[in-house]
Amino acid sequence: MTEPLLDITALTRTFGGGQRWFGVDKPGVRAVQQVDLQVMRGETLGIVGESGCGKSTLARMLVGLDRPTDGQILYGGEDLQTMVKRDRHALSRRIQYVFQDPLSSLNPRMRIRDILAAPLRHLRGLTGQAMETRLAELMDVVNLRPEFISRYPHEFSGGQAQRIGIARALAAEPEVLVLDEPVSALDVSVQAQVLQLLKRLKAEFDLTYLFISHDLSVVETISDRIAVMYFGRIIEQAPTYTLFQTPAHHYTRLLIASAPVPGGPPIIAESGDAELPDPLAPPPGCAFAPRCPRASEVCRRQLPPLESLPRQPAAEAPDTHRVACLFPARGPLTRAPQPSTPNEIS
Ligand SMILES: Nc1ncnc2c1ncn2[C@@H]1O[C@H](COP(=O)(O)OP(=O)(O)OP(=O)(O)O)[C@@H](O)[C@H]1O
Repeated sequence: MTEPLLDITALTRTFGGGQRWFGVDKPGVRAVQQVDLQVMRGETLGIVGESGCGKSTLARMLVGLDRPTDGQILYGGEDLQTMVKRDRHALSRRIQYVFQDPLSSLNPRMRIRDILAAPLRHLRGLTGQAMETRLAELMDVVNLRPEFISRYPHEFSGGQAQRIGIARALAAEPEVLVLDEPVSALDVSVQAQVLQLLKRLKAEFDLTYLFISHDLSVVETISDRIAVMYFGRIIEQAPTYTLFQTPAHHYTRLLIASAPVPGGPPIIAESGDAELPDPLAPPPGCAFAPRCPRASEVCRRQLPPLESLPRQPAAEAPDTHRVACLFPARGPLTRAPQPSTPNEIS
């Protein structure tokens, strides 16, 4: 088996907590809990889940913008926190972050030339003609006209601004792009263009993508494998085709049944109890149990580990289908033409 480029073990991030309130420990928000994940070189791993499930917190830790409370991220076998401390620029040359909101992620007072020149200068040491050549290449590679380089961000549409954000990330010549909801702020037709561009760039520059979105249909379009997050944990992961054909977690089945239309509405789970558990007081068992049509008493008490499905022969392979459910569903799911009701979950 080839070594993973990113190897994430028991990654946990808790916000706040630690202090004592009236003699008792103040609880923290458990944004990411015990996440194990491997990202293989050259793949696109999609991470999907509804708002607040911890996707951005996970993404920020992967690019060194946030520190784990516990657990480890190995990048090419090296501890990412050690890399951050030793040389943040070295890490930035390898992993880049693409933000959700393209316009607000670009400095409104800087021309595009300066926005792109900053990483070329600081991360690649370019000046003079080499800088000019690279600036022109970057504009070309994301299909922006050369004269746009003198404009300010507010002079661009959302799709154009996101292409600038992608060009800025590519300026560092990274191996990995962590794309945090990169098309969520865009119209559906523009989303398709940006997704096409990302696919082309990945092939052209041999990139590895971590693609984060709440929109299952977008993640399906671009990912080789998908990890589904719920309440800070990975609850299922599988190759894209397998996940859509035979989703095993009842939450994943609900997501797929509720989001049948590519580019359709965002994922809104529609089971009886639509509330996520209180992040300050997570339940001892499966966090989805209160919403799950198949939950039994044991699910509310016992936390299900993320385990390979028995039918997988090579349990340790990265493309193994894994699920965190004591009573996983079996068999294919028929995708409904309309958003589902709880009764349609099989
Ligand atoms: N800096 C912070 N301080 C306190 N709590 C935080 C902080 N950042 C995130 N959280 C909490 O951690 C949990 C996960 O947030 P996160 O932004 O990672 O989720 P998400 O899946 O990316 O959601 P969204 O798509 O809405 O951004 C939420 O309960 C959130 O309120």
